Amino acid sequence: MIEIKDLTKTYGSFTALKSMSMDIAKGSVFGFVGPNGAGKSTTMSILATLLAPTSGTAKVGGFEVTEHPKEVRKLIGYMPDFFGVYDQFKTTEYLHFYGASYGLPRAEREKLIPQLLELVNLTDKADFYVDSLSRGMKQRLCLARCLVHDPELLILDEPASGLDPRARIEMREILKELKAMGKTILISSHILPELAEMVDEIGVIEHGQLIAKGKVQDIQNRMRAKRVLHIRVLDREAEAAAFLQDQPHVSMVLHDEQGIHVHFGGQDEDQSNLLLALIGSGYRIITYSEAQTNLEDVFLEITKGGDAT
Ligand SMILES: Nc1ncnc2c1ncn2[C@@H]1O[C@H](COP(=O)(O)OP(=O)(O)OP(=O)(O)O)[C@@H](O)[C@H]1O
Repeated sequence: MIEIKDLTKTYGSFTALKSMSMDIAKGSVFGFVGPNGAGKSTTMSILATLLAPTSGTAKVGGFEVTEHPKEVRKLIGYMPDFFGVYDQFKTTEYLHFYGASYGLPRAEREKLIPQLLELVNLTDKADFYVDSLSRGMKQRLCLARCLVHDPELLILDEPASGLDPRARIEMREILKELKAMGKTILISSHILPELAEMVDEIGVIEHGQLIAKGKVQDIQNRMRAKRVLHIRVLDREAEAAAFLQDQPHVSMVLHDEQGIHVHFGGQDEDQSNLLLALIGSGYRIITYSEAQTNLEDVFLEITKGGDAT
């Protein structure tokens, strides 16, 4: 659905995207993550045909964005990270306005708009002024607006930003429904654990370059090559920590009031052998567990460079 090849974007002397390449399969939900200023919005604006790349190509549904912008626009629904909602409109009028802009006949809009409002849980706000809606509601209305022309691809730039936890969950549920409807979704976010539940793949961007891409599980597994073990023993804790330091695959041992934390580079079998070695040496184990890595850890580990702004 999306093919990006050697995409570069410069703003004056500043290079926001550096020869970035990335493909996204049709029907997949792709999470685009990276620190502030990494280049997510720039990439999304180029895909949405709103910004011209400096060099390289970006294709949506096989259409190159600069050569066939009209075809691309039919295929995409774009939700920018910052949007206005024409406050003087009522919710229904607002969607009529956008539907009409896409050339949908009134009869079709009359049928479609109640369905869209239901999808984004705004049926009871159909006759309210947009101005009176909460931020979360406005964000859902903006999502409904992206859907009026039934696009195949949704490009959503931080759709959950600024929402409270409940509104975020609502947004996530709607995105799940859209995924079930077969839409391809490119979504950027800083709220990584929430993305993990719904995305098929993630791409991590930093300083305008894609530095990791793959299935959430694969990237997490890659991280697990550097697992941290949490061990508590009944007694002789300092002695156990010294013992662990000399064991295979152990790179670092930290010892604090919560117990012993072992940075471990081995695989499952090695981890099991380490436990056997401890027990074999008479240490009485209370806890032997692997600290969970989640998307947040993955993100922090991969983007060690920090804020790109
Ligand atoms: N119009 C512009 N003129 C000059 N620099 C720009 C312009 N737009 C973006 N940039 C710069 O390009 C870089 C990438 O910005 P972009 O908005 O794509 O990042 P982002 O990953 O979406 O960040 P955020 O998470 O903060 O939205 C930033 O350093 C930004 O300051």
